[in-house]
Amino acid sequence: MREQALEVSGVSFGYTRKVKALENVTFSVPSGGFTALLGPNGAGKTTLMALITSLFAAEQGRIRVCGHALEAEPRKALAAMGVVFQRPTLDVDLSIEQNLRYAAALYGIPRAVARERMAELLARFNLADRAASKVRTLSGGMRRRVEIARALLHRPRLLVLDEPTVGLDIDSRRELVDHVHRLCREEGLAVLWATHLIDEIWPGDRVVLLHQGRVRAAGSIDEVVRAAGGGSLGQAYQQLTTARAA
Ligand SMILES: Nc1ncnc2c1ncn2[C@@H]1O[C@H](COP(=O)(O)OP(=O)(O)OP(=O)(O)O)[C@@H](O)[C@H]1O
Repeated sequence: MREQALEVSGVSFGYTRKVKALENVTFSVPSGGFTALLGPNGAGKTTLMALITSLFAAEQGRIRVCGHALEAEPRKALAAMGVVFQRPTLDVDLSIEQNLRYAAALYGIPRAVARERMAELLARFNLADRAASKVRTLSGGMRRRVEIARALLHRPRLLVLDEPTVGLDIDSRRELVDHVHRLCREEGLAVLWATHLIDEIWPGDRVVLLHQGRVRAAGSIDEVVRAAGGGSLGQAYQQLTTARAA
């Protein structure tokens, strides 16, 4: 069996006692694969991301990153993970290089190693010729690429991204989706990509379909479609997200 980069088992969480934002959520992200966390607004994607990245603690359940339990071995679990939050967190008055150098220092990466990795990542993300440019001068798509490069500086095996294409135009969105799929396929990175957009999911991806805080279906595209009774992934999404919570 393929090693799991992320295992979420029986996770529940509520902002208030009455309403659960997540209810008994279980799924896994295999190493080296692209997994889409698909769900409409309010499904619980951001809440789940906050639990996975340790911003909130789950009331119930267990989260393991590359075999390390988040609760028992938080440093090892977090070191194996790169994160891109929904809201951009770059300093727009610093250059790309300065933003990356700052993050590398926070990760405790020695300067010479950081220099090498930055050069590698800037080339990988087609940003090398803009390294000295202030983030303020970059397009939305470029800024997102800088954030992903920053999230990969410490060489994580799992990258989690919370709706990273929000606010991008169609071309930049397609380019970013393409870029991250290639990272998966060419470098064996495991990706968990939260979205509500079906067209960001490619053949061969895995899907976790979340609605009203519950996993409605999970697995390959075919498995998710079968769980909805057939048709396309779009039809399955429609079918499983209009059904009321049980
Ligand atoms: N800080 C909060 N306090 C109370 N309820 C919250 C809070 N944040 C989210 N919620 C509720 O929890 C549920 C899940 O929200 P969440 O933001 O995780 O969903 P989402 O799938 O990320 O949606 P979106 O696509 O809109 O970001 C929603 O019902 C939302 O109203």
